[in-house]
Amino acid sequence: MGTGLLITFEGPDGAGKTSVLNTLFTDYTRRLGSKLVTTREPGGNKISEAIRSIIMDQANVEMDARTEALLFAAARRQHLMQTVRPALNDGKIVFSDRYVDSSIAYQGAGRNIGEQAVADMNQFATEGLTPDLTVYFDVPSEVGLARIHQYRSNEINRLDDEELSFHQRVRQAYLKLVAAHPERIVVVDATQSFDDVVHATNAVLVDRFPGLFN
Ligand SMILES: Nc1ncnc2c1ncn2[C@@H]1O[C@H](COP(=O)(O)OP(=O)(O)OP(=O)(O)O)[C@@H](O)[C@H]1O
Ligand SMILES: Cc1cn([C@H]2C[C@H](O)[C@@H](COP(=O)(O)O)O2)c(=O)[nH]c1=O
Repeated sequence: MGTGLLITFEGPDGAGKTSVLNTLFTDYTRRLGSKLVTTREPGGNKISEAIRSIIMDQANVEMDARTEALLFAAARRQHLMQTVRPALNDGKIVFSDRYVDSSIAYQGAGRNIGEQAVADMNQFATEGLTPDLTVYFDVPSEVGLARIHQYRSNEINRLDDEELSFHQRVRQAYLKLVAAHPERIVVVDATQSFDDVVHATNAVLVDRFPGLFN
């Protein structure tokens, strides 16, 4: 049984994580084949995707902030047990579009529940499984939201819909996480052109894991 690698991708809405991840996944799969797995939170399997639908549903305006945090943690737990851990135990490299840092930023700071309280709850959900590397795509909230409204207006979810100050608290919380975990989190300037962001992300991965992605 091998020990794989967990690499997470984080950032405010519209930072470009998913697009960059898809591009790199296609590229790296040519070299790594099925050793590389890509997944997302909340989601990645049937139960977690079902929880995702409840969380994202724009009709669920009455959802309490702690309920939301618990649902994200429940989806994460199922994702970890059914998707991430088995892959890591198989020695795979798992790219996850979001993980615990998202809950700390969005629920802890965005919803004002408290970053430490959310971190503690996720310690229970994950039993402390920490990514080997986190790539954080940094973009001012206004830029990320403008991209979503310009290019993805048919896919706006309940969280995208929040007011600007919510998204600004999210970004500030991410920047605090970067400062607190410089050994784990590497920042990519996501205001650059798409190709430059892909290039910069590739450089981070090649630098951190020599010989694996190049
Ligand atoms: N560097 C970039 N410059 C301009 N547009 C970009 C850039 N990166 C991504 N986009 C566009 O912005 C939109 C949002 O990108 P994407 O869905 O990848 O972001 P995301 O970080 O995954 O957002 P979310 O977390 O809200 O799903 C897409 O339409 C994408 O094509
Ligand atoms: C994991 C996680 C996610 N969120 C938020 C962040 C986004 O607004 C959505 C997910 O949408 P995406 O298009 O898949 O990025 O959910 C959150 O608030 N808390 C979390 O733990």
